[in-house]
Amino acid sequence: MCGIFFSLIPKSKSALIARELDKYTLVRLQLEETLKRRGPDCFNTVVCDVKTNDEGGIGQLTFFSTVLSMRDPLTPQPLQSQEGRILQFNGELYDVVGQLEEYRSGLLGGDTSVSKNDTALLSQLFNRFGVLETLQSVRGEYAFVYYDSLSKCLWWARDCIGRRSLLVNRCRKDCIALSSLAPTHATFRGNWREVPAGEVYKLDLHTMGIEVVKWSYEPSGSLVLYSYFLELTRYPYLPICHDVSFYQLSYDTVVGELSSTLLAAVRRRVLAIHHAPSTADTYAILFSGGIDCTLLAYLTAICLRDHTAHVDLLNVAFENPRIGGGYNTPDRILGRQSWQELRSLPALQSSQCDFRFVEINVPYTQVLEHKSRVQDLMFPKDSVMDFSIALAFFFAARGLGTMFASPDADPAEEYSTTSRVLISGLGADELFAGYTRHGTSFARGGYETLADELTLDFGRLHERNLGRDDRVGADWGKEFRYPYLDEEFVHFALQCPLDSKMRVRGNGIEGKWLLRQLARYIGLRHVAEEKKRAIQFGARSAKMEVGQGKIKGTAKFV
Ligand SMILES: Nc1ncnc2c1ncn2[C@@H]1O[C@H](COP(=O)(O)OP(=O)(O)OP(=O)(O)O)[C@@H](O)[C@H]1O
Ligand SMILES: NC(=O)CC[C@H](N)C(=O)O
Repeated sequence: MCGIFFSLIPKSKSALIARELDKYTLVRLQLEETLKRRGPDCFNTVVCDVKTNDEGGIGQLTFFSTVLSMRDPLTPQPLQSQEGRILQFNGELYDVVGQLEEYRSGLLGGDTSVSKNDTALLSQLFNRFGVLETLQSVRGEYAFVYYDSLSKCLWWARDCIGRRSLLVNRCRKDCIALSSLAPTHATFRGNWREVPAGEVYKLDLHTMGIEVVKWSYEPSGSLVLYSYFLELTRYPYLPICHDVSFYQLSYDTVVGELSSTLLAAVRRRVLAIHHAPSTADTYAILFSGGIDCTLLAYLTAICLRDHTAHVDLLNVAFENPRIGGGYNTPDRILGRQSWQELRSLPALQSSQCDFRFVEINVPYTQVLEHKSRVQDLMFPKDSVMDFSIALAFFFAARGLGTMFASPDADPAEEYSTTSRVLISGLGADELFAGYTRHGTSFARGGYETLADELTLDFGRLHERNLGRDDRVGADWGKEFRYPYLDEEFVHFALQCPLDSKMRVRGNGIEGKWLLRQLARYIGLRHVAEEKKRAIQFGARSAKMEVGQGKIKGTAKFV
């Protein structure tokens, strides 16, 4: 994951402003070290002055970036164009339907080697087509800050789903700061908040006024995938479909479509990794053994079928003094079982890649040791529940544990995964009705109520999960990638009718019906039936102190 810090402060002789300047400098210096952990491959600072109004006001712009290089060639940031435009980019663009390649050859007259790197390509697209038009047509997970020196405008945003973190601090009209993380010191934290996804921001440095462009749905209900002339920013998917069932298609056809759309989303994420030679053969899945991540593990192996590669299944478990029971947590048991089931699939027997199970055991002493670090990273999220989840992702992303190449092989202790990309199954529950409360809404008000609940859940992923998880995971120089949140997959999933998500089965209600059908079809029979707990309960990172059992998840964590 790359790291971004930007600040704009007025240059002035006033003592008050000088103090403000000192404050921003302190914040930046403090953040620099943490941001370097996100992007260990290179870092740089660019500082420039800019006229901010007609009365001769001058502002100082500071751009500090760190890079975790994932795409060839390593492209240092901040990236400056010849005209002085500056881009800070944390993320990945994926070449859906070959469109980036088309851009590349069109822009560069066929010289495809020049901007194979997505940061470089994005910079050229912004410079050439402008920000909104470019965002409309690219696909991927990102947060960026872009300074257009010609129009004297600063742009920033997270992708429309919000898969990368970006925070903003605007304490005065003439000062603004943006960063992937908030400062650690409590005195500097007050005004930092997450930039909402679904909005693109533009600051005119002449007036210091901010314009917000919102992503919206096509009014006609038809999807415009690529258009050169759109001024508004349209979501690359349609709102949730309220139909209850498919009228035209058989469910076999739809399971086939699910499989191919998800495989394409996995392939984009798995194959878009530029490995250093020593890490050429290792991929990693955040693996609870639940259906969502097990399907992704299977599809990853399908993508890598002809590669000699290892797929590390990272399974985190906590020693929880409140509960006891060591590391034999529900996810550990389920993880081992699902690993065995994956290994026995006939479709993977001839595959050249193998699954390795990595047990990440976290003693309580380590929780205490890293507690304040996790608290700092997850800020501005600050609840008990946020902490239990952030803790689990923090240690899972570290990727340090005991590795089993096969169930009866001797384990390798102190194993550390070399994969910088961690594939996560987040998003499947929000798209396919996987939470218990989805069953409750369905039981209360039927499919209409369920549709409303799913819309709400999907729309708040950016503020509930994604920013926080990016901040804690990236601290180990890793990046999470989310196949279920691929735009094309989201489009498919939101258009699936509601009975492909939730159904009455026997005396109960079952969510994620279509995903379960796919698991059955693949031969993952046990996985298809599993009811998985949320990570903090499956890994037992929730409420670890004796006597904490009754504390509410929404309470502020101290
Ligand atoms: N114990 C764990 N160890 C490692 N990764 C985990 C663990 N639990 C969850 N994850 C990862 O986080 C993702 C989201 O977790 P969540 O708690 O929402 O579970 P879920 O949606 O039921 O997913 P799944 O069915 O894959 O378990 C999972 O898909 C998986 O990639
Ligand atoms: N980690 C990142 O955000 C990487 C930025 C960009 N995709 C690169 O590889 O250069």
